[in-house]
Amino acid sequence: MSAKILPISDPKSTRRYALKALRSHPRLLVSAIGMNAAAAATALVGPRLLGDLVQTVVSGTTVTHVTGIAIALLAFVVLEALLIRGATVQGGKLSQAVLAEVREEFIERVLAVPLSTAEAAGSGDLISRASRDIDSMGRAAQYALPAIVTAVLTVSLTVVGMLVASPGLSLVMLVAVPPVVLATRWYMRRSTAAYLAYSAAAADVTEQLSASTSGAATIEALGLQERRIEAGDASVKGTYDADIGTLRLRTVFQPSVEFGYRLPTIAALLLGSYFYVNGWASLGVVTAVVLYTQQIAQPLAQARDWLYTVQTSLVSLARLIGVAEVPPDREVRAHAGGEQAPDGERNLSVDKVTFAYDDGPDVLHDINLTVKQGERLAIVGSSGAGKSTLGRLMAGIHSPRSGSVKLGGTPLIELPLDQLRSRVALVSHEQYVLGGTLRENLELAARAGSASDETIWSALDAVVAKEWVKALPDGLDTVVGAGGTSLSPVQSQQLAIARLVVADPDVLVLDEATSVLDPTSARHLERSLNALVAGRTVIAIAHRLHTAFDAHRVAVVEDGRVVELGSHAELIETGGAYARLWSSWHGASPDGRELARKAHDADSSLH
Ligand SMILES: Nc1ncnc2c1ncn2[C@@H]1O[C@H](COP(=O)(O)OP(=O)(O)OP(=O)(O)O)[C@@H](O)[C@H]1O
Repeated sequence: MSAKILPISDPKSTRRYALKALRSHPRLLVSAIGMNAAAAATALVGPRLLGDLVQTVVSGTTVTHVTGIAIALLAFVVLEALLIRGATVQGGKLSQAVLAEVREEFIERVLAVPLSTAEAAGSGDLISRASRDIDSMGRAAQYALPAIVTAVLTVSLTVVGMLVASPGLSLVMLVAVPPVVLATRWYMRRSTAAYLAYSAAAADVTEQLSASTSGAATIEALGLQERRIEAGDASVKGTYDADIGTLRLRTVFQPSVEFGYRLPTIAALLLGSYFYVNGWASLGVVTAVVLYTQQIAQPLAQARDWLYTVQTSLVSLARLIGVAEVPPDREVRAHAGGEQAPDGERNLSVDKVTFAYDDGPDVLHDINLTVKQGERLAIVGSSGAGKSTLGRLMAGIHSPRSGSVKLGGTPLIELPLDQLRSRVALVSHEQYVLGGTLRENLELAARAGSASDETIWSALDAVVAKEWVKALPDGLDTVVGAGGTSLSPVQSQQLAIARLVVADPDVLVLDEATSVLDPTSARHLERSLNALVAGRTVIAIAHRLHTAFDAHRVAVVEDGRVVELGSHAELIETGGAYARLWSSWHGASPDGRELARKAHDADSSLH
């Protein structure tokens, strides 16, 4: 498995959830079960009438009597068909209502998953839950559940019908019990684990596919095709093995149950003839009982076939509701956010912070930093030093293993998520345009939940995007994202930056905001970014030289430690790690601002 799989709810909680969901629509539930029961009861009349027919034919009857029975049979068949139709409609409504709730709740649950967990889990597992598992639930709700309810009701009422016809002959039903019960118990004990293994294997295939698709360019550039194909083959083999495992279970279960529910017919014929010969039952009663044993065969066969769907759908439901069991990465406190530092400033302070990814070694060690409100801090260092990790901790995405990151005296992990996001924003190169109108995209993060046209236009103006938005035929109502007007990478970035201007956070953590763009586009975006950063606390993960030069202070990170902290000029003066980085970047000796100016020019000329 390539990624850490998200939690899966335990079978007991899953069953409790399923029952609660069904009970939350009492009217539909009662009418679906009621109509099914009425249909099953109506079906009991047919065998009795046929039994009577046989009886009267044997003991002599009239054409009128036979015609009367035939008309009554037809009437009951029509009534049964109408009741089955009603039960199907009510059952369909019930299943769709339950399914809609499960879907809505799943979306809420997914949106509540902490970003750090979602990233660690990978997209494959979530995609597979949102597609395969929802589909499987849909099939179960629409077809399997009604079939099983019908089977249970038909079998129960048929046994009642038999008892009424002949208590002695109804004993034949008992011969079905051992094979059906034993096979079902055997199957149920093994099937949940087998289907869970299959779902996990299928999620791994989705994960491998989505990793190969999203990383296609890198795979091609590094010639990794063979390795990706091998990884894909391994995950497909995993799914194949898991599926064969479930198939083995079915090939034992299905014939055993079939054998079980065929036995009562044979027993009814044997015992029935014995009863008839001894005068304990009439021919009509024996006929009715034999027909009853036949009548349960079809619903039981259907229930058996759908049981597999119910099993997989319970597994799917466990995976869907399990998403809510992701442990929170925050310790939200009700009072959080109301506090201010004694000086009234919203400084961002990092105090004795260590951090490790999962169970890995520490990648940040004893970090201490205070960024004053309105200050711009650049974090520099070699690749893998821990810059992005530190930035993500300062944005509240990861929680420190020990120590704290506080804004205005409040630990970030104590801020409710909506407050955290309205105060601290991470700007990365992965800026997402949601399917919807431009206005909806810009209002997404607004503190009040919505924003006036004036606010939106002034944000677009600030990020130099007003002109192209105005030129769109529908202006702010233009639909963008999947299926809508496509935007260039710069326009998407501008939109993301304007969204942040509307959101108005106190602190911005900028990570590679412009590094993936071509030089001209990057220069355009710089102007947009300038509008965003003005007056805010900014932590910039510096990938370009002048970012560091433009900052008030620079923190140099090496091997997960802040090894130097000071202004550009001070650090150049000190002649330490930063001065060496500076010099290696430019191949010149570090001599302060003049060099910085040249570096800035050199950087700009690259863009
Ligand atoms: N999601 C992750 N899971 C496990 N380890 C990680 C993860 N992300 C980063 N690391 C490790 O943490 C350390 C710091 O990585 P980080 O990305 O913070 O460095 P960086 O200085 O930002 O590097 P770069 O400039 O190349 O992005 C590295 O050893 C890296 O391998």
